[in-house]
Amino acid sequence: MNGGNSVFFEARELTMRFGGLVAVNNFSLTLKGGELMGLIGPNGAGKTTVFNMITGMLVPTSGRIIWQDEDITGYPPYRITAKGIARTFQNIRLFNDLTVIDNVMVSYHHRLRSSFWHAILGLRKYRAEEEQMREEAMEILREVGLAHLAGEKAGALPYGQQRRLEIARALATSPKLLLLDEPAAGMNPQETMELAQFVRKIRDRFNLTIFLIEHDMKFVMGLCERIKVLDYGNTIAEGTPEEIQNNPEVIKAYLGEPKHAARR
Ligand SMILES: Nc1ncnc2c1ncn2[C@@H]1O[C@H](COP(=O)(O)OP(=O)(O)OP(=O)(O)O)[C@@H](O)[C@H]1O
Repeated sequence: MNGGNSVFFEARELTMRFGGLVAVNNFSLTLKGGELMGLIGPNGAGKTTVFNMITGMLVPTSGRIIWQDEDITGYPPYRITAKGIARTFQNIRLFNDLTVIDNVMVSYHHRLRSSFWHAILGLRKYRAEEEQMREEAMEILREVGLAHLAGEKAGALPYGQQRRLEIARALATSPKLLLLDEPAAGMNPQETMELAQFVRKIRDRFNLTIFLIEHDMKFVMGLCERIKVLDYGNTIAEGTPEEIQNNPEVIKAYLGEPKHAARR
């Protein structure tokens, strides 16, 4: 997929300070095309801050982010989305009063070539573009198993399906790298198991590289090929699920010390 020495994704020594707090310290990560990578760590370890830096919501205090051989550090979020990096959020962010399909179509608005006036006047060109987008949105909904709910209000969907819809919206931006922030949060064991299958399926179907944050250890260990562990902003381990589960530093961070236990 990646020829020669080209960089698919690389975070080089990212540090994020908030005043006196070092939320993330020297975070480095290399991703290969098609990989499924996990990021874990106790509450407040800096996981979401890593996502916020990668997606341009925060500009790192130091360090670089390289995406397909381009230095994208400091790019605004919309530019990073346009480059092919999409994300979902820890808290679901849907337009509850819009239909399922309209929630997906919102992701396409930046692609509309027709002008505002075309839209107002309902000109044919605009209608044709909109029709095409609707068809594409429907295709994505079919892929994620929500096509039969296209006309329902997003807010009326059960929780697990709202999470799927969030992922569908991210897919509508045609990403190559998808970041999922706690996709299994709030799900029951059955939904979580289905989500793991679903994440694998979309990775293959859309040729994605996936980087995800998750607290559900069973989910992460069963799904991810490699895992990185943060604690107080520092990377304490990286490896396969088996290596991580047997790593003494990780066991200490999660279970060992009372100061950590209090943070969970
Ligand atoms: N915008 C901000 N301003 C100041 N401090 C922040 C900001 N964002 C995060 N922090 C702090 O940085 C640290 C890391 O937070 P972050 O949300 O990245 O952790 P996390 O690992 O995602 O935690 P959780 O698992 O609870 O979501 C925390 O101490 C948090 O309070």
